[in-house]
Amino acid sequence: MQFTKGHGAGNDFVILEDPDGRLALTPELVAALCDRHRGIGGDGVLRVIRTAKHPDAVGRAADAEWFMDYWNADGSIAEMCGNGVRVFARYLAGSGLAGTGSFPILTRAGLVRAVIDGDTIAVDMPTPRLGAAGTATIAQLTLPGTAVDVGNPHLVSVLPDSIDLDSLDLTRAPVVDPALFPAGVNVEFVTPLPPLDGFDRHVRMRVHERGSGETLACGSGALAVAAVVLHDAGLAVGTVAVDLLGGRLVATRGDAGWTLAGPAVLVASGETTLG
Ligand SMILES: N[C@@H](CCC[C@H](N)C(=O)O)C(=O)O
Repeated sequence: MQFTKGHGAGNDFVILEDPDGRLALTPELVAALCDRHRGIGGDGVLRVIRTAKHPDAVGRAADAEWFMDYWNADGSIAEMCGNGVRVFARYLAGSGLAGTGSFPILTRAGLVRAVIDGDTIAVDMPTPRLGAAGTATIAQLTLPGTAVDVGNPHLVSVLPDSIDLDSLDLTRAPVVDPALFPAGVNVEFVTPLPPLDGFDRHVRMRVHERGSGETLACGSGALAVAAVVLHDAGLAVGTVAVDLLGGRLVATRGDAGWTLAGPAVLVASGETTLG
C-alpha cells in the first residue's frame, strides 16, 4: 500500500490515496499505520477519496470532487481536522488531483475552501459555536473552560496567571464532564503572550486531542481558542496568533467568516506492508 506522510505545524498524518474507495480501511489498520514504533507514525490518517465514493459524503459530489476521510490515531473517526484539511489540500495540489490555487474540499463537518499561498495554506473553517461552561481536571487540578463546537468538540481553558502551561501533564486525557461531551472532546489550555504586530491577540496553547493524545498542534483547537479569546476581548472580528509546540497557526474572524492559516508540508512517501 502506497502512503505519503505530511504535517501541519507538527500535527502529522499518514495520507492514503484511495480515489475509488477500494481500500478496506479499519480502525485496526489506522491504529497500526499511526503506531510510532511499529508503523509509520502519525496523529491520524487522511484518506483521499472521491466524494461520490464515500457513504458519508453521499449527494455532495457537485460541491467538491474530494472528501477528507479523517481518522484519529486510535482508529476513531472525527468530523473535522483543521491541520488535516490543510495537509490534504497540499497533497491534492502536489499530486495534481486539484489545481494549485484554491479549491473546495468536503469534510464530515461540511465544505471548506483551501487557498494555497506558497508555504502557507489557509482554509475557511466552520464558525466556532461557544457553548456551556465546563471543567478539565488534571490530577488534583480542576480548571474552568468553555465548550466550543468547530464541527468537532472542544473545551478551551484559559489558564489563570498562577498556572504554568508547561507544567500541565497531558500524557493522559484531562477528565471532563461526560454529559457535556458524550462523544469525547479535544481539550485546549491557553495562556496570553505579549502583543505581536499585525495580530489582535497572541496566545500560547497546548492540546490533548481526542483519539490522538497530546499533539504538537491542532487547527480546529486553535480556532476554538481564538473564538474564546476574541469573545472575551469583546472583538467581533480579529486575528489571533496561536503559538503551539509545533509552530504558529493564525485564526482569523472576518466579516465573511473564519479562516485558519499555517504551514502544511509533505515529507515522505513510500510503500508499507501494513494493510
Ligand atoms: N488535529 C486536528 C483535530 C483532529 C480531530 C480531533 N482529534 C477530534 O477527534 O475531534 C486539527 O488540526 O483540527
